[in-house]
Amino acid sequence: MTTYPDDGLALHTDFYELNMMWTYWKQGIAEKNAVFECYFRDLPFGSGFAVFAGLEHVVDYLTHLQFSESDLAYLQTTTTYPPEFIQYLRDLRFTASVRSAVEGDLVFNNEPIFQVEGPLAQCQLVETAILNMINYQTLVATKAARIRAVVGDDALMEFGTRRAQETEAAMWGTRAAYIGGFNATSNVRAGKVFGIPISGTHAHALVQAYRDDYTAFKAYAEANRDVTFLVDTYDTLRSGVPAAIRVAREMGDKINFQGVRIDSGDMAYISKRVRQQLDEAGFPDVKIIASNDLDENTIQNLKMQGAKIDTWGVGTKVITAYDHPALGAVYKLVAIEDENGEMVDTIKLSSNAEKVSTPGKKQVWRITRHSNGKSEGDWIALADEDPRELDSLYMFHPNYPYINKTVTDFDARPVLQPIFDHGKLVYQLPALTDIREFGMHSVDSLWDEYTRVLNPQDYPVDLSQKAWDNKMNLINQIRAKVNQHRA
Ligand SMILES: Nc1ncnc2c1ncn2[C@@H]1O[C@H](COP(=O)(O)OP(=O)(O)OP(=O)(O)O)[C@@H](O)[C@H]1O
Ligand SMILES: O=P(O)(O)OC[C@H]1O[C@H](OP(=O)(O)OP(=O)(O)O)[C@H](O)[C@@H]1O
Ligand SMILES: O=C(O)c1cccnc1
Repeated sequence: MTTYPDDGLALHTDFYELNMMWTYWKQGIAEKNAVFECYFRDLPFGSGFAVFAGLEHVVDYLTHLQFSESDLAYLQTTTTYPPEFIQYLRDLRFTASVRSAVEGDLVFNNEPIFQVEGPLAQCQLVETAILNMINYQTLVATKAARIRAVVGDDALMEFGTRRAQETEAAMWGTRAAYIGGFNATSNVRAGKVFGIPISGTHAHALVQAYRDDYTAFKAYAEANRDVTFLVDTYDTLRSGVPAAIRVAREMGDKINFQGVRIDSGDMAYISKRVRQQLDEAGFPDVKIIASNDLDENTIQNLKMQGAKIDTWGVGTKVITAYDHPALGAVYKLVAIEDENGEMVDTIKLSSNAEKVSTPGKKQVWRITRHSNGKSEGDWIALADEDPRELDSLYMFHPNYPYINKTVTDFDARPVLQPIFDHGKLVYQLPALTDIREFGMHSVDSLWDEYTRVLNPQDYPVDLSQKAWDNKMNLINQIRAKVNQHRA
């Protein structure tokens, strides 16, 4: 690997984006106004909702977007771009506008969650990095929220760094897990950089180094005040827990005996026996921590079995989004300035109705019932529509219009918020604790049938009549054009 002192993220893009930029520039349409929207088609993990994350990294990327001299030198030697285009790239700064869901907010399939409007070439360049950041972080925040949903108020520790897809993923994944509802991380750098609380026990290596539980725990207790002992290295019930109790008694007030961790075996059975041993020894407040390939499914099952576990350590399955490793969010052109300087809507057709894009610049409105604050659904409308001006709202499923309802007693809140206005950051990034709080509170606005972990109901994501008519008109226009060509 060659390191460059001026390395940045401008080249963190797919080559085809640069080739399209070059084409737009050569043909004189690079500066035409365009609108791109990002959405995903399916909710991950069989979940009823997703938790949006990734915006802070995107904001940092767009704020610092600039081709460095080493980037340009690389392009000069590897491509056929002429010096004039290289100079255009040298001068390029992000001047587009962005509207986005905010981190921690709930987002659903087939609705815009991020929108970029501005010079066509710029909008094209940033596609890859934006999808990269939002896809991964939203996925991990969603997995974390599912785990939070099954643990209730129990403490949740994120242990995933060693299994993450490399260093950056460990960092941003840890942050996303915190947004989704984890309480702390074992990643010390994430603690430093993001201000996430850090926490940790010890590994089997410590016990192996001393070759027996008692000696290891004693050494650990002499060096640390707050202690949690890992009790399963040799035999949890016959050696680990008795050694922990012995050391705790010997050390008395010199330590704060916080917990024991179990990392293998039948955790329902073992945790109950460990609880009994600790209680009988006079340590009813000492917590039992469990780890070992846990996720919402194993945890829910352990709870059903009456496992006596107070704190959950989760690594691999949250940080790698193990059972659904890609969110699949896409970034599509929905409108572009034509030859006359007018904005025209664009569409991508498909034989699969769900894959036909919805043309036009849009806003997503979260509709809640005024009387109880509970969600009625999301209403995707064209950008110039405002449901707050309406007394009643007709909501219908875009692919199955016979599924419909009219709501009257409602509040409407725009999901897409202004982030950049012509390149200027107009959004104050919230503190991470506020994002987390907002996210956990957002889930409360959903009815239980949408939040349950197994087979939730489909949350309504509806189109306004105007957006629907616009889509149908464009489909008909394109069909007519295609038929004309064939004739
Ligand atoms: N009572 C239980 N019910 C359901 N799943 C459990 C229960 N106890 C443990 N598990 C889960 O079963 C999986 C396998 O557990 P197991 O103890 O075999 O792990 P292991 O890593 O093979 O253990 P060891 O470290 O002893 O080799 C883990 O994901 C663990 O979280
Ligand atoms: O199972 P996860 O959800 O991924 O949680 C992280 C795992 O990492 C550690 O194991 P590891 O075997 O790496 O090290 P150890 O020696 O501390 O057990 C820890 O004991 C957990 O089992
Ligand atoms: O602190 C822990 O117990 C821990 C940290 C990382 C991975 N597994 C466990």
